[in-house]
Amino acid sequence: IEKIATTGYGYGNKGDYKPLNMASDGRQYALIDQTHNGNIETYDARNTDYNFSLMTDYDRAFTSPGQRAGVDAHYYADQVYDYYKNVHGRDSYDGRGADIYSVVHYGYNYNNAFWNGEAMFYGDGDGRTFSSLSGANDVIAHELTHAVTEYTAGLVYENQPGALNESFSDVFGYFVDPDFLMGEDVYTPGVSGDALRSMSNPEQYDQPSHMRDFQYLPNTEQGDNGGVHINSGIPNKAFYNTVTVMDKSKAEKIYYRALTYYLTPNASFSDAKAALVQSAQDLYGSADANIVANAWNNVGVN
Ligand SMILES: CCCCC[C@H](S)C(=O)N[C@@H](Cc1ccccc1)C(=O)N[C@@H](C)C(=O)O
Ligand SMILES: [Zn+2]
Repeated sequence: IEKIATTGYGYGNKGDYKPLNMASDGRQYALIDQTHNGNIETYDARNTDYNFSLMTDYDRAFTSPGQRAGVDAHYYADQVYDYYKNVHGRDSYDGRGADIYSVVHYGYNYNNAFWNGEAMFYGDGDGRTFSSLSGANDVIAHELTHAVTEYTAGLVYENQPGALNESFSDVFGYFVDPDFLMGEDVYTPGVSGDALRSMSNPEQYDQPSHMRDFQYLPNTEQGDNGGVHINSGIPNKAFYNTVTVMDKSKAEKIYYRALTYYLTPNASFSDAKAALVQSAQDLYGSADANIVANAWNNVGVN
């Protein structure tokens, strides 16, 4: 039976109303958004790490508590798809209309979200460190940007290239959710005003913002693959230094060009500076190239 594109709605993690693109086969409605070249599909892992079933309902109202994580993941995946298509002309993470898959209720009280090369996965959080991680669009933008990076620069997820990989995911998280905090909407639901990371003041959440404080950690899981979530504070601060001086729209074109055109898998922080300076020069000339150069000099990357 073919599925007919239709619309419905649901309540997100905060109980908020969200319109949704979905599909119906006459019996059920499914979180399959067929309004783009590829589909956006949302699955439920039912708190396992292996059993993923399409999120469906017998009507077009996805309003039960267990559907909230899927409503947000589905809605925000569409929002981030639109960001890349409308701002950068990129059709999905591969540039060729790949289907986008999200899986919610992954694991048990899982305090993380990730891209595994095939799909985005969101934990429910334990209710203390995180609430459901699909509840914040900067998380979805962070994870989908890992997919873009995989198909472009291919930055290796360890040491400096890995910290750049993490930073570019935070940077496009900023462009989708324009504030310098990461995860503020889902981090420590019992505490207001805090976040997982700050791009304007990385030290606030124990990240370095200068090369002098780069943390040489072992390239192991326990060492955060050489500190990719710690040392990302340095390129994140360089981004803050850039986007607070030049036009935001210039910065996002410069970062997209560097990621998709110049950066390579083993790029160092110094290579990233060169790629961004060159991208600024290509697109806007030497004044903006100098802004980028100064932004990285300020964090000790010369
Ligand atoms: C498999 C485990 C490692 C995967 C790490 C993923 S890519 C990741 O970086 N997840 C983000 C989630 C996020 C994104 C934006 C805002 C808040 C939270 C992340 O930063 N995870 C932290 C908790 C970490 O893994 O240290
Ligand atoms: Zn990440």
